[in-house]
Amino acid sequence: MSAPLLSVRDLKVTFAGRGRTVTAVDGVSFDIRPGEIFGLVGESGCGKSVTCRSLIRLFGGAAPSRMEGSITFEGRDLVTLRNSDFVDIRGSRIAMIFQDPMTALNPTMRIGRQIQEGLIRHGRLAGRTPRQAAVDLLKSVGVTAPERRLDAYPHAFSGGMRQRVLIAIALACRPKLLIADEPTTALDVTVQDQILKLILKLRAETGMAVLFVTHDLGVVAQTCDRVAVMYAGRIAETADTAQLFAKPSHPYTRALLGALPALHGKQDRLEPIGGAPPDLSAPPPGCRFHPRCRFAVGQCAREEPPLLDVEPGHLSACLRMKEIA
Ligand SMILES: Nc1ncnc2c1ncn2[C@@H]1O[C@H](COP(=O)(O)OP(=O)(O)OP(=O)(O)O)[C@@H](O)[C@H]1O
Repeated sequence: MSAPLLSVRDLKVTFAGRGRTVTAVDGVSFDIRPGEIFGLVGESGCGKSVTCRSLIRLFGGAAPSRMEGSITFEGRDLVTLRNSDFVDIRGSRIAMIFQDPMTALNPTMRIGRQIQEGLIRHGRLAGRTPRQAAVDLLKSVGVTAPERRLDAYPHAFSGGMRQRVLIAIALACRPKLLIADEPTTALDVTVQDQILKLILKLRAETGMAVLFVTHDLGVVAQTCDRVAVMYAGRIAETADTAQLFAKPSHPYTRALLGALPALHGKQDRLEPIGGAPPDLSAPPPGCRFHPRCRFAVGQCAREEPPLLDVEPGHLSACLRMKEIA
């Protein structure tokens, strides 16, 4: 097995402000191997985006008041790296695409210029003119008539086409790791499917690894090699995608699967997950999922379950995982 490209250990990210402290990510560990598509899945607010943003130290709102643990990428710890050294990493070794492809593009600048800027900055012209290199990139992400499209502004593109352009910009630097934070959530299902296939194709062609964030286990099944299920700032379960679907061993994973329409075969009815995720400024003691868990016993409210092996490469943080699996 190859050495990890990225190794996150005990990552803890805390935001302080307005008289409350929120630990958005609380002791998260995972590895991503070169060329692997690793999924991070969970309900809204469980800390998926904060985990990703910690890797490139780019936070949408206020920066965290505290970051602990380690993020080892190509031998460097990104938690302690100086801001000035981050320039070598962000947008170059690690690139990111976001949920909303409209706001991520500059509406006042032609698409071609936005792509060419990245190509020039990262010196990826390989003897071509910037315009020709941009045409080649647009072709590689499946944009038709790229020569003509270069002169258009973002508003002339559909949501799916804008996401293709953003993927092209992200790929301009040939990153080793692409972080894709809900890249298909804002798109309709047929376009979503095309973008997922594009990410798989580009992974096969470039060998880049992908950290794929989604709230949708259906998307995980289609795309990811391995997956971590997050709940309230922690990892509840992690496994190869096939193992996770074959033997879900955490009640939260099972609840997420119960809320997913069956792709094949008969399913009597979908089971919504009752209740809501906890407020991360005051999470419940013991297992954070216990107030919503139909398998919970008294011990679950007192003891914090460690992540333990269910089988090799498959870990779950549930005191009753043996019975549940
Ligand atoms: N800059 C910030 N300041 C304060 N709290 C924040 C900040 N960024 C995120 N949080 C809090 O951290 C928690 C996790 O947020 P995060 O965006 O990572 O969740 P998520 O799982 O990605 O959800 P979504 O899918 O809705 O984006 C939330 O409670 C959120 O309110």
